[in-house]
Order: sequence, then C-alpha cells, then structure tokens
Amino acid sequence: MDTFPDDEIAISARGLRCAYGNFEAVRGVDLTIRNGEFFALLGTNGAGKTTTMETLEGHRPASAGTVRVLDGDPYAQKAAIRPRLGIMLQEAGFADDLTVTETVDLWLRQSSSPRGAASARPTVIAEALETLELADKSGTRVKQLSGGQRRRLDLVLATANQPEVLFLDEPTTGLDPESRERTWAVVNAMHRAGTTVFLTTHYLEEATQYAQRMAIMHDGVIALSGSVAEVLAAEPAAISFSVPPGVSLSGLNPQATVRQEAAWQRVELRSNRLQDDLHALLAWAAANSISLERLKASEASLDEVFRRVSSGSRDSKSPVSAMEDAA
Ligand SMILES: Nc1ncnc2c1ncn2[C@@H]1O[C@H](COP(=O)(O)OP(=O)(O)OP(=O)(O)O)[C@@H](O)[C@H]1O
Repeated sequence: MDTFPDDEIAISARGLRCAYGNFEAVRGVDLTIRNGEFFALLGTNGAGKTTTMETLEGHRPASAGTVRVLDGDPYAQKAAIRPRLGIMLQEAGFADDLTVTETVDLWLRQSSSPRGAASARPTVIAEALETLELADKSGTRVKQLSGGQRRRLDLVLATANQPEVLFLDEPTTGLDPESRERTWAVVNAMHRAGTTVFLTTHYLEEATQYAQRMAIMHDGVIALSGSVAEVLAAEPAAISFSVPPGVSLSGLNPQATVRQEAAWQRVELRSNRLQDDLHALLAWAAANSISLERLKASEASLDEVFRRVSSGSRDSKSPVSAMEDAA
C-alpha cells in the first residue's frame, strides 16, 4: 500500500467494504490518491468501481473500513466536503422537462461554492458550455438532448465549482471522438490547475493516456495497482522476430514459441526484463551469425494486463524471463 504524508492525501480508503443487503460488492479496498493526482479505477462490469466511487463521494456509508476525502469523512461530513467535490455520475439525475439554462440555474441555486467567487460561476459555466458545444442548446429541454450532450452538460456542472476533487464515472461513454476530445480538454485543464481527478472508465487507452496511477478492480477487490508503467510491467513484454527455416534456435529459452510461416520461422518470447533480454538476444544472434528479420519488441498493453487480471489468473510472482538461458 502507498504511504504518503497525511497532508498530501486527497482520497483514502482503508479496508473499505460495501454491501447491498447480503451481497458484498466491495470486499476490502485500500486506496491512496495524492492531492493533484489523476487516478483511474478500472475493472470488469460489476467489479465494484461505481460502488467504491459513490462511497468516496459520500452517497453511501461504508459497511466497514474507513474513507477520507480531503480532510473528512465524505458521508458523515457531507455538508462540509460535498461542495469541494465535482461529481459526474454514470447517469445524471437531471429533471427532463427543464431546459439547459433552467438546469444550470437550478444547479446554481442548489450548490454552494467554497472555491473562488460564487459570482464567477455563471461565467465559468458559460465558458464550459461553449467549450463543450452546448452554448446553442440553452433553450433545449434536457429530455431533447442526445445522450452525449447530457454527459457534457453533466461535466459542465461537475466542474463549475472549480472542485478540489473531480469524480468522473465513465465520463466519455457514448461520446463521439470529438466530444471525447473536448471532454478530456476540460478535465486535463482542471487537472493541470491542481484538481485531483478520480476516474472510472472502460476505455483503457484513455486511462493509459491521462492517468498517473491506476488500479484494476475485479470481483470487489483491487487486483493490481500502481503507476501506469508498474501496471503495464505486471505482464511480460513481447519480443518477436523471424529467421529462415532450418536456423537452429538452440540457446534460446525453451519457452520461446515458434510459429512456422510460409518461408520463415516466427519466434515469440515473453520478457520481464526487456532491455536485458534484448541485449542477450542480439548477442546470441551475433554469436551465431543469425539475422533477425522483422524484429519487434513491445511492452504489454493495458488490454492484456486487464484481460489477465479479469480472468483471475494473474501470476506476477512467477515472471517468465524469456532469454535467461540464451547464450
Ligand atoms: N443498488 C444495488 N443493489 C444491489 N446490488 C447492486 C446495487 N448496485 C450495484 N450492485 C451490484 O454490486 C456489484 C458492483 O456494482 P458496481 O456498479 O459498483 O460495479 P462497476 O464496477 O461500477 O460495474 P460497471 O462497469 O458495469 O458499471 C454488481 O454485482 C452489482 O450488480
């Protein structure tokens, strides 16, 4: 578990458990997110991400364990903590018959602004509506907005208070590529300005691109967590190359897999020490005067790590060092 000084921590959960009746959806989660960090919580459907996030947001109490957001308990001290948070739920609870302007006005009346002048909020909102291409929808009823437009309106309101912590539950689901880009432009600008971002998403490439640290949840627990590089390193990297048929592969790790292609043998190796293993491979090729054709080396993708974790068969304690027996 990560340990940071208390005053650097924006969000923490210790032994967090959340139950719906007899069903325990979250079964002992530990998380620490630092001030200003961009953190992504990933996981399979039903893993417990939304439940965890909603508990951190103060929507529900923990069944067991402790949760702190900023400097308090988000459920017990909701009145003090909530105004400092920006929250974009998976489904926004807008009143369908209100127009965009009426929705914004209602939100302005109902929410308080601890950060920055309250009088600045209409300007902040107007700018965000412009950035997220909703400015021309001010008179449109919420029920007539497309799904993507509703998501963007929700983001406008979640960010309007210049929150210290921004919770985003699958913010880009259903958005077209341009809307996604605009969404990330808004979120990244807030992050650059110092906001802590807590994201859940099924778009793994977005998590890899924007998050500094991440955790992968499966079946109510955190299966894997760390910096993006650490999480990617949980799966071996891949090295592959081709050699003509008949070239002896003795000296290579027996775990190398060889695929016969029309005019080549395609060799694939898994590596937990990519640089060392590449050195060894090149030394082996040079020593044996072998030309490695179509040589490729790449770290595991988050997709591969994710699939391994969610299949429940991750075994990072037994790394395969592909070239350790190489000459
Ligand atoms: N209100 C509820 N009552 C009973 N069970 C619930 C309730 N909400 C969620 N669950 C169950 O808790 C588990 C975790 O759900 P949760 O929504 O937290 O998962 P998730 O990781 O966010 O999934 P997804 O990626 O599909 O949104 C699931 O098995 C879900 O069916």
